Amino acid sequence: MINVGIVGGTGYTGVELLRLLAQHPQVSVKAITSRSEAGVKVCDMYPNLRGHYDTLAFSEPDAKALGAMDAVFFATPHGVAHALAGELLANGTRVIDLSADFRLRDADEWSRWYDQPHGAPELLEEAVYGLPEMHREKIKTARLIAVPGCYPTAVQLGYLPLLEAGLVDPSQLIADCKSGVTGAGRGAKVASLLAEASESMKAYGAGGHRHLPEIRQGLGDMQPNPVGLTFVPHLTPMIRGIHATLYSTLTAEPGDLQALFEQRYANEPFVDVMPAGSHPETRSVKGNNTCRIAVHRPSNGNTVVVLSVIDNLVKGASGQAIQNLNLMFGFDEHMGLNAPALMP
Ligand SMILES: NC(=O)C1=CN([C@@H]2O[C@H](COP(=O)(O)OP(=O)(O)OC[C@H]3O[C@@H](n4cnc5c(N)ncnc54)[C@H](OP(=O)(O)O)[C@@H]3O)[C@@H](O)[C@H]2O)C=CC1
Ligand SMILES: CC(=O)N[C@@H](CCC(=O)OP(=O)(O)O)C(=O)O
Repeated sequence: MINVGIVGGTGYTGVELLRLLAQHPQVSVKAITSRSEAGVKVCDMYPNLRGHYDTLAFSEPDAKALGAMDAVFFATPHGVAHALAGELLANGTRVIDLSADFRLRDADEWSRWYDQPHGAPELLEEAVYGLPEMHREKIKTARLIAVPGCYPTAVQLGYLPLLEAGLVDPSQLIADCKSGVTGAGRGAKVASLLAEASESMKAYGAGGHRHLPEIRQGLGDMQPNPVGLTFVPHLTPMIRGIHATLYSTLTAEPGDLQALFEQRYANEPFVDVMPAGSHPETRSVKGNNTCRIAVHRPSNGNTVVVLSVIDNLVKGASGQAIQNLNLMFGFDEHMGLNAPALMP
């Protein structure tokens, strides 16, 4: 049994960590922070957790208390983990950061996209990008994990088999992605209001979104050539879910694409390649850590279309964070992640 802490427990990813960890047989949540709700019991704020965390209460972030944990999750806005991660690591506490603080290897690039100086460039070298389907062995021995973003998870898993096999042109990739509104976090924003976000849909960040450099870096790690990616996210009227429609151009006769995807993911516990001709639905992964994928080659032409869906709060954040924890501590990779999706 290990003791863990969560910094940023009142946000959507924080409460999703609590929900999933309630079913984890090897984890006890001993500390959870919120500056605005300090003193409030977790189950008073989130009644779905009554009966699971009846005494746990939010407290102010305290490096000493967090440093007594075996692992700490950061479910906080960008920049917060920069300030605390070094001290925790020095205490022997492992850090799993759900924010973007350690995702980009280049501190200057991070500063440009996140409009602030990088607060811990000295830790970048040891940070491991927590996409198990790419970096499982490194994750097992890591002390500091950068959990991938929600869009980056769906996009990278969709392109991975094609790029690794060298079958498509990496300079001409197009990722057309849709997100539910919880992707924007729990903080009050006009764009997330019911009257703004429901019965309507819009693109945003078409000129450049923060996930672009992260996805480009990940796709670059899958093959040797420069990546040219057009990434356009959209806000859709659903609560959870990411749907990525991924286009690429074949450079060689690919053989059986369905078999390629099935073989690449045959041993991956959280990637489900659907039968040929399928169209995965976001609701089929709601509350669940699976990425469901389908591959199409319309009219047997030169374009491959991959459809990739995840729950932004699970495989796109908290579930993937727990998958990383399981690997780091030698637990079964499924622990805490066994419940099937809610459908409908
Ligand atoms: N929502 C999603 O689908 C995904 C989110 N992420 C990332 O995960 C992180 C958390 O996201 P989400 O749960 O949506 O965010 P929220 O905005 O919903 O929650 C943020 C949490 O962080 C706490 N917090 C804010 N500022 C600070 C601070 N300076 N120091 C300590 N705690 C702070 C808040 O509590 P309080 O202010 O009371 O302390 C709150 O509990 C973000 O970096 C986000 O980009 C990643 C993938 C997907
Ligand atoms: C719908 C929506 O607003 N989504 C957010 C996703 C951001 C997010 O989750 O940020 P990180 O993954 O980088 O931590 C956005 O586009 O900014």
